[in-house]
Amino acid sequence: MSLPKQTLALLQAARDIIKSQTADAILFLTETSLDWDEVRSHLKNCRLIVTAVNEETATKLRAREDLEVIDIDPEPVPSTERMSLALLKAVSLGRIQPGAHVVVLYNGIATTEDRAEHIDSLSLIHLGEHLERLTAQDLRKLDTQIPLETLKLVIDLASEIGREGREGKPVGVIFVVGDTRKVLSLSKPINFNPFRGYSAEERDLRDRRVREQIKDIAQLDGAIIIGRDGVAVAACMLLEVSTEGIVLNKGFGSRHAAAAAISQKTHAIAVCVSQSSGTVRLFQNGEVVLHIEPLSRPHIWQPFRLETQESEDGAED
Ligand SMILES: Nc1ncnc2c1ncn2[C@@H]1O[C@H](COP(=O)(O)OP(=O)(O)OP(=O)(O)O)[C@@H](O)[C@H]1O
Repeated sequence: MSLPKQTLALLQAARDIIKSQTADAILFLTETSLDWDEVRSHLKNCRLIVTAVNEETATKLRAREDLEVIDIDPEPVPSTERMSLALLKAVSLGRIQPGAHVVVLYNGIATTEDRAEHIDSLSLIHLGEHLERLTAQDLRKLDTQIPLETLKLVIDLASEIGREGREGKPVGVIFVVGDTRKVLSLSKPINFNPFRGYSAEERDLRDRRVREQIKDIAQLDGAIIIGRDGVAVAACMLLEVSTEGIVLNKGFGSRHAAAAAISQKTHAIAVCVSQSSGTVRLFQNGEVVLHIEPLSRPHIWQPFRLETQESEDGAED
């Protein structure tokens, strides 16, 4: 018997949770080499997803057919963040559903890279709630005058656009939120403004019907400008900002560069939906501050493979 006593106790608890049908899968975040035959013998018939940032461990794990391995970037982040990254990656790969319940086994005490510790914690994650909370937490960290409610509305709308597209086609768009006067002074219309002539109430993103209309407008060329109060101001706007000095990873084109640049030249936050991947990125001060994957985009495997290839080349953020 090579597994530590506490690991055995946690495996048993995980198995009981799965048996009671409270969870769909078990996710291991581990850096120590576990005896996987023994782990498996305690968790017969359970779906085991494993993630490891250490390449040597990951290679060994991949050799086993009874484990699903999720690769995450080898960044030294706290275990709770690593858990979120792994869950997001598993969802974006279509391995688990956004509404799934997952038992996560991990080491909850921060360890140094050279001293990996055994699993000591178990969390039961209700993914839907967890993903919601993640975005809200990240947004609260942003130092901005734009109300959280407005940002949340725009991000939810952007995520829906990234996920659903329109009439079967993927849609990309930039929302520029806040500092409207300055943003308008740095843009020019490339078409009629579809919001012109409508009252503030009829352009308010809090209204679901307005959000649905914006999904149509998002198909038109140019950026959509939203006030800090959540009222749409203009669409079909060309952002005329120099992208000089903007450093973006390879693979980003003019849309992302314009979003980064407007967020650098103004106090606005730019929310950019990528047409090719459906990914939503928030730019502030010229940099990506939040990254949201299109969690249940139909046929997600197709764009994701492209992104993976890019990231293997060091192209993605
Ligand atoms: N300065 C700008 N202002 C507003 N919209 C812009 C601007 N530059 C590009 N766009 C939009 O981006 C589109 C081109 O996107 P491009 O493929 O070059 O960018 P990208 O960053 O790779 O984004 P995606 O992932 O969506 O393809 C244009 O058709 C236009 O709608």
